[in-house]
Amino acid sequence: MLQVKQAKLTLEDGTVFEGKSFGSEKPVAGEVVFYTAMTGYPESLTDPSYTGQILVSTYPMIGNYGVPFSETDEGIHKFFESNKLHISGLVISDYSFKFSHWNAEKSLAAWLKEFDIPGIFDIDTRALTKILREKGSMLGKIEFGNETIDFYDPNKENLVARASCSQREVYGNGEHRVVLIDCGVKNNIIRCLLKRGTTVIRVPWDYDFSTEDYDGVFISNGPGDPAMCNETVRNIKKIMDADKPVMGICLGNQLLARAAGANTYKLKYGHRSHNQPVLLQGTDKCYITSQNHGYAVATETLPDGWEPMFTNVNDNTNEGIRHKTKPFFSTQFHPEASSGPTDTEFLFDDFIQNIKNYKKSVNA
Ligand SMILES: NC(=O)CC[C@H](N)C(=O)O
Repeated sequence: MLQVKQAKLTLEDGTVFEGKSFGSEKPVAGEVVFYTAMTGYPESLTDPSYTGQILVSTYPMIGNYGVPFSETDEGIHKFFESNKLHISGLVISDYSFKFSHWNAEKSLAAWLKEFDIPGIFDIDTRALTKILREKGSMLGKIEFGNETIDFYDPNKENLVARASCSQREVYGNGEHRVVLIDCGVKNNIIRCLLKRGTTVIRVPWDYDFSTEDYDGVFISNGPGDPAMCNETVRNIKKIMDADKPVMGICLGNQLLARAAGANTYKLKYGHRSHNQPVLLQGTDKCYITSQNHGYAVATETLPDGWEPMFTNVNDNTNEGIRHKTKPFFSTQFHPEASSGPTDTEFLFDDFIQNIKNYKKSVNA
């Protein structure tokens, strides 16, 4: 019989869940959030936007398809969204000690241990999620034995500075030069840009890119409160007088909105799943999207010249914005998905088309 150590999850409101450990036995504290996707834990765990968060999976069986081997293409991991695990801890119901998949190299437990991340299973994740839905995301901690630690609020820190790259790096050799502001970018954004004939100039979150030679700007996803990224907002503002195309995703949507002069706010428990319906403004087209965010743009604060582009059909929150005359747009959801539905990947084509139009206009 396999021996597993006891572990416990304590929420800020005093609720305690007793479970069993399957990862590292390091106590951690962070913000407890839940996600309802049925697949995609290798992608989610490596998504830098989860920095500082203890992730609860509502899908009960986790670990059954293991963890992919590490293979790169053009310097980018093929199966992961970044080079490491970003979550602070993982909370699940059933852990599959047996795993099987064509590209599985190791178990989820071994992977968590490798990156010193705790995992706790045998938790009633339905009961836990109900608490988080009713009271909102809250702080929590995972502890082992008698050792105790304090609660910690990651949203009071600039997590983007932790998740961003430390220096400028160039990928690909395509005809369209795109500055990618890396606030904790997911690899599939880079993959989606590279397969559309771009040279991607990836720069740190606070890098002044106004002197770069570029045709368009891409603002990535990233962790934490968008109000913490004033340097990025300042740099985006600087280039908004020009007509070079801009696209943003998730944190990128929030930062573009803040650069435009709008506000952002914290949602009660956020959207983290693969089945979020969004309506394209001015149409009756609804797309099913992949999402991972805890903050949103306050639509009513969008200044003149801007309009909402997408709206969440479940709760009417903002899911994207666009400028009425300039080629600037962004989405709160993830058109690059990975994992999740790829229905909105066409938005990358729209961005490239905006770049082509811009180039034609300056060469005319
Ligand atoms: N995936 C993201 O870019 C998340 C953006 C932001 N950190 C939020 O939670 O809302």
